[in-house]
Amino acid sequence: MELTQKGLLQKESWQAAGYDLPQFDIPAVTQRTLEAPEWVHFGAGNIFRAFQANVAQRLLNQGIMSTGLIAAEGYDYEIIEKMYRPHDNLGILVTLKADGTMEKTVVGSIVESLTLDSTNAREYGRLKEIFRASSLKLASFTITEKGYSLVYGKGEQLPDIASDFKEGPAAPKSYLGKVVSLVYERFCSNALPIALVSMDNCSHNGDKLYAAVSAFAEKWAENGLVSRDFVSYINDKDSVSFPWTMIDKITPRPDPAVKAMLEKDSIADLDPVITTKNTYVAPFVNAEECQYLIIEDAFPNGKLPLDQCGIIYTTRETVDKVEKMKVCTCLNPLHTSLAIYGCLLGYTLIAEEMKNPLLKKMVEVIGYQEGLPVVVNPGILDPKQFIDEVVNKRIPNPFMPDTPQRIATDTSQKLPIRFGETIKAYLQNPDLKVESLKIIPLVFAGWLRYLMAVDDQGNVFAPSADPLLDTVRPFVAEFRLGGLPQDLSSLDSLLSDSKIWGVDLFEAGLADLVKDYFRQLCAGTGAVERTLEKALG
Ligand SMILES: NC(=O)c1ccc[n+]([C@@H]2O[C@H](COP(=O)([O-])OP(=O)(O)OC[C@H]3O[C@@H](n4cnc5c(N)ncnc54)[C@H](O)[C@@H]3O)[C@@H](O)[C@H]2O)c1
Ligand SMILES: O=P(O)(O)OC[C@@H](O)[C@@H](O)[C@H](O)[C@H](O)CO
Repeated sequence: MELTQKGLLQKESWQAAGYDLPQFDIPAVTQRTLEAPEWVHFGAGNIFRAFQANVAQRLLNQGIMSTGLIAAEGYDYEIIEKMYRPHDNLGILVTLKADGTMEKTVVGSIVESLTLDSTNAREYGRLKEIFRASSLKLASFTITEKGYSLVYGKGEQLPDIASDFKEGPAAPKSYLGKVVSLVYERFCSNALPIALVSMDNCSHNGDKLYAAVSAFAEKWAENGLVSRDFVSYINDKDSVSFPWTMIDKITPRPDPAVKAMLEKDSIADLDPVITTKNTYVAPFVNAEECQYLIIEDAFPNGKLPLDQCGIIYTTRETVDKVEKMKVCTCLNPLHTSLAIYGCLLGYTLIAEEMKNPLLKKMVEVIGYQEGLPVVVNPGILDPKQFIDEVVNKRIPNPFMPDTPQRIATDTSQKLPIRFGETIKAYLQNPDLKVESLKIIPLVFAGWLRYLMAVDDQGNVFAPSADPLLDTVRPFVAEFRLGGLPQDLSSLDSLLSDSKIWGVDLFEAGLADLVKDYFRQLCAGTGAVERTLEKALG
């Protein structure tokens, strides 16, 4: 069977092999979307295909929504060229449940895919047309945390951003410049309202997107490239809103075992691609069943009925609390801890790590003991139950092919939110002692040890991509396994960098403990295991 519109005509074969198919008229939905688009999404990666696209499909199946999704990709055009187009924008979603069963769904709700490339007149022109449409309600984003940054890790402005600030909205080169030029197109069309919705895992994600968009508007106005009215438009929440969101669904990279299983169903051309920009894509996505998407109810052009498919619209305050609960305490810190120590101990599966009593205890201590006392309780979800589900069901799910290497990507960008917020909360609470945090510092020390790119057996490994690798690896370059110098002051400027840890570790009183653990972790081969044993055994 072929994953194309033509291939789907063999409906009975797909159904006989156990696939749920789109139950709506794809050509009719495509036509309606062409004429009156409602939802465009930037960042055509795996989570989008596993989560948002399947939500849209379910709503289309039930006749609750009538238009489909438009995927726009502005960073890695290969995703569109090598995966979306050859498969007519169809994807297979494999839902891997903790009880070992799975659901296979052909997702057909993405009815158009476009590269966000200002040098491509046809595709950029179509995106402009979409942004001029009065029907457009939201543009959403899953472009990773670093996608919102205007600067390099070291703080200098990215060259494309600097050039776009100067040149204006006509032919921007940077991702954000291209997005803002589309918003400018909408402004020029009677200043139609829109919601710009970040769905990335970063705290106050709506504010991050707003900061980037408003920086462009300000600079363009300052340079006389647009009128001040554009700035007012961006700043008027009844015109352009930047809702905050919390998204949760563990979506590993496409897995070879899942591919093999789909091949047994006689589906052709399932080969994954690692693009030159390091995106792992395949005609299929694999993800867990559990999913949460909580969105601030701020949609100046009306909102889609996503709440009829389990998505929660609520207040900004509640989103903030749910997001903090998940990203700062109940899920992501546990993930990052497993990522760092998994890479050091040679694991390639998160679920396998959870069979190691020391690693299991590590995440339990970080979650229940160190995190829960300061967890933000959102009211709509119970933090203790949330951690229980993560620790007992989601991350140990043996059918989920999630890897520490995927989660270790961009760790430098994640540490401040995933751990720094907890440290800050301890520092601010007179009833708590920051010195009682023992395992979070062990994770920090583990990351320093990870940066040496040598595992616990002394084997060299390739660290996952991270924008700060070149900045932070030199700090550990001189160290070797088998004993560190007594004086570790060469680490001081790194340990005091609050952009990395969320706090200055010296001011927080945790730097010495981190150094002490780091020394233990470097004592020789097997020292990582021994340090964990000593701290947690
Ligand atoms: N995968 C998950 O389990 C999961 C769960 C919840 C939230 N998220 C959020 O979604 C994001 C994407 O996850 P994914 O699974 O789709 O990853 P992915 O690797 O499959 O896709 C990454 C997407 O981000 C784009 N991108 C990467 N670097 C960029 C940059 N510098 N500027 C602009 N765009 C860039 C890529 O082109 C691609 O569209 C995560 O970073 C996270 O914030 C992921
Ligand atoms: O997606 P990232 O890179 O921000 O973080 C890696 C994982 O921790 C993350 O993707 C989780 O799987 C996700 O947050 C679960 O909802």
